[in-house]
Amino acid sequence: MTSHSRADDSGDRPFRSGFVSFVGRPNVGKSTLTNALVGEKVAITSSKPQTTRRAIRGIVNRPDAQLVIVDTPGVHRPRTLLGERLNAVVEETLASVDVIGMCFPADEKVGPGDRFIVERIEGAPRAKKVAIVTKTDTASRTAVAEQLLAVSALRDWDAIIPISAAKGRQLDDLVDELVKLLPESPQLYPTGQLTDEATIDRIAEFVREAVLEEAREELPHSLAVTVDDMVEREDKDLVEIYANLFVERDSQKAIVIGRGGARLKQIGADARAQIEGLLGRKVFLSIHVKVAKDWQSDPKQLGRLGF
Ligand SMILES: Nc1nc2c(ncn2[C@@H]2O[C@H](COP(=O)(O)OP(=O)(O)OP(=O)(O)O)[C@@H](O)[C@H]2O)c(=O)[nH]1
Repeated sequence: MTSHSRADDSGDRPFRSGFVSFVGRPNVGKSTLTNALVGEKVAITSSKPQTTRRAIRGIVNRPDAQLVIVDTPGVHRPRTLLGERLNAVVEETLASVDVIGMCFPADEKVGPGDRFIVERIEGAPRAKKVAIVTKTDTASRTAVAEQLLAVSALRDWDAIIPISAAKGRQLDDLVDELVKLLPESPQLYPTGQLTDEATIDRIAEFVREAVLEEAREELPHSLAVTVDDMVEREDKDLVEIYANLFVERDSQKAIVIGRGGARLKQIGADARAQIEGLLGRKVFLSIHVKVAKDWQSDPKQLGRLGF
């Protein structure tokens, strides 16, 4: 009856499922791409590099395929213990995925940072490797064509695709190419499940993102957020959320709180709006600012903060 070895458009294509991870230098658009494909905000984005700290999954469901996206932190040379742990996360992720999509922004020349990452992905021989030229809306057609050439000279890719996540260009083509490279397999997660990352982790990331939005210049990376409690109010349709925001120094605590608490109030309002969108209900959000000295280099504190 139906042949599962055929890969044409006759309607009896085999179902394919698998994992894909997007890698690339910081700021190349990995999180924005993940969000555009999944259609819901699952990874935080920021114009500052290296804000993505956790492997986050989003799921693209199609009639013929399920693509599970594992978003990795930027691959970089470690300077702190946190940096080393992030690189270990990247290595583990790459060894386990079916496809690696390496992103190159159309508006920046291929450089040593890219070659460093290409070497790293060669260390994951099982994964198929696709080059994605991102942000094509920021460059001329000629510049995009030149970038495609430069990228193709780096190695023998399984596919090379130009996209713009911001403008939604060629995203279907990208998914088509990725799906072709997945193994034949029934779906891995129930349909309708967009992400398996704990809701709590997502809430913590919304808070972190809101802090970065408000105090980007003053506190680049020395922040961590934990959500310690979520309480359903019985008398109203309301969820109470209690979060802790950790900074490294007293001066940073003062910056986050702001004059008369004004900044923290704004951070709370921004984060609450995002969380209400996620949960689809009213939220009371309490953010407690605490100082945890040098947490980025202290194994105990890193463990406590979930790294
Ligand atoms: N014009 C344009 N800008 C984009 C596009 N994709 C991403 N950006 C912008 O590029 C910046 C970085 O995007 P991210 O998605 O956070 O990049 P990332 O690779 O996940 O960054 P890290 O988390 O630091 O590794 C943000 O300011 C985005 O708005 C695109 O298709 N077009």
